[in-house]
Amino acid sequence: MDVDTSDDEAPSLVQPEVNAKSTAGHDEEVPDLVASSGDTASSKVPITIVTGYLGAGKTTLLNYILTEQHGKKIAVILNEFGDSIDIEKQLTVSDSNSTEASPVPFVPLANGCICCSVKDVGVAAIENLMEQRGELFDYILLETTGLADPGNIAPMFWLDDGLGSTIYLDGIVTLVDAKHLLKSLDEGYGDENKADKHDHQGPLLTTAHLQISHADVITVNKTDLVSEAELQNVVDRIRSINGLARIETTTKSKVRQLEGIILDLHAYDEVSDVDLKFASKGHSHLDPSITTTTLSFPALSAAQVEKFDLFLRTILWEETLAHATSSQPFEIHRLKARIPVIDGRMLLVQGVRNIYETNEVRAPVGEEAGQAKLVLIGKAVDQLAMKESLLKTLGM
Ligand SMILES: Nc1nc2c(ncn2[C@@H]2O[C@H](COP(=O)(O)OP(=O)(O)OP(=O)(O)O)[C@@H](O)[C@H]2O)c(=O)[nH]1
Repeated sequence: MDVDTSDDEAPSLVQPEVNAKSTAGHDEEVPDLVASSGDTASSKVPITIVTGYLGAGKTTLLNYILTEQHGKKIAVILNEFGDSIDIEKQLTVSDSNSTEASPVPFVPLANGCICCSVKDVGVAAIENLMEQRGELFDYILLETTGLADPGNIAPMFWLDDGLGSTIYLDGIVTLVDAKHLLKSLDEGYGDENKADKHDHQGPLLTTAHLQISHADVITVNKTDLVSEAELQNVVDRIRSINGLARIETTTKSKVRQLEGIILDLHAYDEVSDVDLKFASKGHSHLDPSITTTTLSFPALSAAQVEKFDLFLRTILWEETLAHATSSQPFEIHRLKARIPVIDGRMLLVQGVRNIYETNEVRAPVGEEAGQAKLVLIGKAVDQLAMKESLLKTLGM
């Protein structure tokens, strides 16, 4: 990750707090699983990334959020191309403590995409914003360009170093256009869709795939433009790609509620049993490129905990399967797990691409260890081969 904070003064308003170890890449030390409470520092400012294909309704959603009463003072970062910046500068926020609408602290990031060329500029802008923080804001919304890949952006805010000590990633909200989504997913690298290219994508993956596979909430917008049957097809396709995300349907990006639906999701510091159970209900191949795969297995012994970590390192860093009789190339975009250990611990694992974080909590007293669940969202994940590799690595 290329977040470099070495030349900047450390923001003085917040206390860094390390809850867990984030790990990435091949060259770093083998991580220990770290004991922690898993709670998020209250002094950190949450950031919600709003992503979605061109014209899906991101700005409409931002305007909706900023005009609703939510008791928050929200700073907006816009990562837009071209002249739309001037229009979007007009955004204002109504602070529920005041009858006057006040200007939103605003950081434009023009002429590039935060996930690619302007990454360092983006980080610097956000650091500046944090230095001005004071009483100005207590929440950040980052609207990305329609072509951004959230898998590249999320780690900037999620890791425990640099920005991660002042900000925490609350969640990724992806808007999709109900009318055009299926076409966008099926276009791949078609000639008429040249703008949809990102150097770091593999074949057959569109930006729409990446924005859905990394999302915590997917808002299917523009429902007024489709029939109920068409809407259901869109929802089913999204669900088959990302079985972890919550799906909302909206017109004019008007969500039924902000709290817990768009804002304050805590998607990266909580791993809810309910969400994992939901993801395990379906494993379909409605989408040829990306699927959600859930593996269930017995609670681990203390000795198997390190082996489980080895399994994660192998699939995320080496992108291979140890001990599997058949293995095709695969890539994992998002990972969540709840792993009971028979000594009473519970491991909560979060992953985005090759970065993952393990928090350890105590299971509630008297609760049985139960089954472990690992949910993987990615390309060409072979459920049987993955499970074979996992069980053999664990010695089960
Ligand atoms: N019919 C219909 N139009 C909508 C809806 N939501 C937004 N729009 C319109 O769609 C257009 C694009 O909406 P924006 O909010 O600007 O979309 P965006 O994702 O920010 O677009 P980019 O910044 O270009 O990526 C605008 O003209 C909106 O008024 C909806 O639910 N139904």
